Amino acid sequence: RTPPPCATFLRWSKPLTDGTVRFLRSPVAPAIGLDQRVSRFVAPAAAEDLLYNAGATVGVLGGAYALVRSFDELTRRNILHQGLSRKLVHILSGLLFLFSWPIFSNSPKARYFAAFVPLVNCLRLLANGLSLASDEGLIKSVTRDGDPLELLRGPLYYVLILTLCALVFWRESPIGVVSLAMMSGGDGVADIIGRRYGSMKIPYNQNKSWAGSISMLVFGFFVSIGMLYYYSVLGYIHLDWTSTVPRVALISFVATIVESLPITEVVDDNISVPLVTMAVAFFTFRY
Ligand SMILES: C/C(=C\COP(=O)(O)O)CCC[C@H](C)CCC[C@H](C)CCCC(C)C
Ligand SMILES: Nc1ccn([C@@H]2O[C@H](COP(=O)(O)OP(=O)(O)O)[C@@H](O)[C@H]2O)c(=O)n1
Repeated sequence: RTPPPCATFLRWSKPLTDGTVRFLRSPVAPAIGLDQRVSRFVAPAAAEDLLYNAGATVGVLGGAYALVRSFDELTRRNILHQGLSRKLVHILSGLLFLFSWPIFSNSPKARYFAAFVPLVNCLRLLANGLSLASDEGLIKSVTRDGDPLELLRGPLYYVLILTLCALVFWRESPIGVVSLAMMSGGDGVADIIGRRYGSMKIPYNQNKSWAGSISMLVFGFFVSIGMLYYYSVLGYIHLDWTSTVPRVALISFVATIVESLPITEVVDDNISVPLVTMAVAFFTFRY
């Protein structure tokens, strides 16, 4: 009645990939001694992986909801100005989402569970932006002046980019990591610093300032390096730092230039900054 040793190992090893599960259920497995008793344990391992990732999704969804509610409360109590609150949500949402990716399992399907979080928030933004729902906390903490329609622009593009990076790049590529670091960390800080200290405007764009752009460049660079180091230490990304640092510097510089351009009326920063970062990162990292 005791499972064969390999089944025990299989049951408790890292969640099995679909390929492993298919192989163990194929006619080949019994032929090499992996008898049907193993399949009884293989199924739970796959089911465990599903349950594990579903739990991680619920946890990150809860974190997203708590983040927005917390800043809504801080705004309601006049502890934070609405504009600053929104920008802090902008900065923290993307960085904490990036930070949460290693929570999910090593299964090839894990990225879909992670992408489900920004997707749910995309639906939340659509429902509230189209006035099909009315989450005052969400509207107050994510818009500039409480207009629900604003949810359908910057915030919606933002969560769509989060979804795209999770699905397309995930943990194994520096492209998604740097793109989200520049969109959330870099662009978010540019607004905060620029509004407060941006008296010296950029010659070709009177709505943007040297202080805002320089802060985006510096903060975006260091957040990108920090996030790449986080993923490198966890073993997801292997980088040669002597070439990575100048590459990230170039990517940050180009993203900052694009963010400073007077094109906000044509394309939102939450689209232009990450897409340009993805393109430059693709060519510089040759992924
Ligand atoms: C305020 C936001 C964007 C506005 O951009 P801009 O117009 O100022 O340029 C961000 C909107 C965030 C969204 C409502 C919530 C996203 C949560 C995220 C998908 C998951 C976070 C998980 C983590 C564990 C908190
Ligand atoms: N490079 C930058 C970016 C923003 N800012 C300041 O931040 C405000 C909002 O910037 P933005 O239009 O990029 O705001 P979002 O679209 O990121 O919400 C600008 O009107 C400027 O006052 C800046 O001074 N320099």
